[in-house]
Amino acid sequence: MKPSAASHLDSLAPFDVSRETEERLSLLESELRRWQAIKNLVGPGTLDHIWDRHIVDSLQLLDLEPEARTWLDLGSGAGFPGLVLAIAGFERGLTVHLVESNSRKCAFLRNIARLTGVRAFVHEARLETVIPTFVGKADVVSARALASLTKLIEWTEPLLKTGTTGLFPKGRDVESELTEARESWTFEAEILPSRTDSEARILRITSIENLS
Ligand SMILES: C[S@@+](CC[C@H](N)C(=O)[O-])C[C@H]1O[C@@H](n2cnc3c(N)ncnc32)[C@H](O)[C@@H]1O
Repeated sequence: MKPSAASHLDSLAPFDVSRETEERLSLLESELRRWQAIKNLVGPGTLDHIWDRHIVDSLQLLDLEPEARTWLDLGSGAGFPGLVLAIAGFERGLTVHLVESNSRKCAFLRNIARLTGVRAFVHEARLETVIPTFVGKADVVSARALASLTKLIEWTEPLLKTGTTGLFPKGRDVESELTEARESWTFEAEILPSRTDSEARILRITSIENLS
């Protein structure tokens, strides 16, 4: 089922997006539908809800870090949240680096980056090899649906310890994930509401230090 034009404009209404940004996001949607038929990039069950489940869910992160200029998104998949942020943040000067190990997903990401002309750079690699090259360079690191908070902090520790802010969309188990992570580190954690899912949360992690 293809949602009507009105429904995606309704989804975007709470956000201050320009006509150009809306057109680029619509291009992402239509290309995702086209590629999905042959490349299976996202869970098929989410296709009827691309705007809320993927695009707006990603877009909401942008205003949480309005000063960010360099953003690193890990395990970007079909571009959520990284590619949406590159599109929506383009006019405010944002550059987004997308790290993804799956080559067909990287081909899709490069295709959209080229078609939209935004500053989205695709790193076809395992994130473990890319993270060290961003120490001191990324304002924000994000990852959606990639791993537990403990694993995310383990991977991104060199960034979080040098001033990068971690922004991690999480589900209803956020408190138990925090409890587990606090066994290994001390850190500041803000638990922010999600605008697309009343049970989801967005974690903002800063000021991390090892416990031992
Ligand atoms: C569950 S998907 C989530 C995709 C996207 N972030 C989203 O929320 O729709 C996880 C993605 O991370 C990628 N991935 C998993 N481990 C990775 C690693 N070590 N380095 C780079 N990418 C990885 C997978 O290929 C997959 O596309």
